[in-house]
Amino acid sequence: MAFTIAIDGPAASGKGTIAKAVAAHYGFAHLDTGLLYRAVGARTLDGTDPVAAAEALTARDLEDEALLRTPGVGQAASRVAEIVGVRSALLDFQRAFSRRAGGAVLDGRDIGTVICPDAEAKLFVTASTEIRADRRYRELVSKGAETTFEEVLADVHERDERDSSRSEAPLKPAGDAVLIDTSDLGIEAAIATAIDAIEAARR
Ligand SMILES: Nc1ncnc2c1ncn2[C@@H]1O[C@H](COP(=O)(O)OP(=O)(O)OP(=O)(O)O)[C@@H](O)[C@H]1O
Ligand SMILES: Nc1ccn([C@@H]2O[C@H](COP(=O)(O)O)[C@@H](O)[C@H]2O)c(=O)n1
Repeated sequence: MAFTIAIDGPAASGKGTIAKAVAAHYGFAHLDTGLLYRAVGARTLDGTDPVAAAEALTARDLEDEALLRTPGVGQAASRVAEIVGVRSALLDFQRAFSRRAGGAVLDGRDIGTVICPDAEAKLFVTASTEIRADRRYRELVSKGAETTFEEVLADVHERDERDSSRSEAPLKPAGDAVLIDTSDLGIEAAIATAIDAIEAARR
């Protein structure tokens, strides 16, 4: 039977880490929906029209994760994500994924509110802006990026502002989502808290 877990939250809150672990725990498929917007954003960097890029998106566009995870592409993703035509071009794929018979975990910004409003379990993962920026800064430096904490903080802050204030599918918790603040939780504790919340929803 299909069981859908929707995980939303701001940039670098740890939702992807939790989503991956939860999917492995239950043997469900996982979709990082941010990667779709990043792939569209990356394609627009050469001047390609965002809606045309979203309509033509294929699995190959998702392959170069090193490029897609850069802050520049993250900003481009957040800009194309404001466009209604981009969001509607990506909607059917995400909904079809969420209905996989074996169960599915999707993480993003509008999964619990727009993509899967009937998801069996909904989580909204957050942490303070400084902690999120610090985690992302350490991640980028560990991959060899040359950046500063201040740059990463500004990037996270700008994306959060744009994602929360757009008129179409803004970042916000679904009314029935369980809020998980990971500011004072390590990765294992955050995953265990998420699984406890999902178990409660399964009962
Ligand atoms: N609870 C935690 N404690 C410490 N570090 C964490 C925690 N959760 C995630 N991290 C680390 O923080 C960074 C961001 O986590 P992750 O990629 O899961 O966030 P995200 O919300 O999916 O980000 P994005 O929206 O940008 O895709 C990663 O380096 C991850 O290993
Ligand atoms: N469901 C979603 C997922 C993502 N976005 C936009 O994409 C940007 C990048 O997402 P990450 O999860 O990889 O950080 C993000 O800043 C959003 O603008 C979205 O709108 N909806």
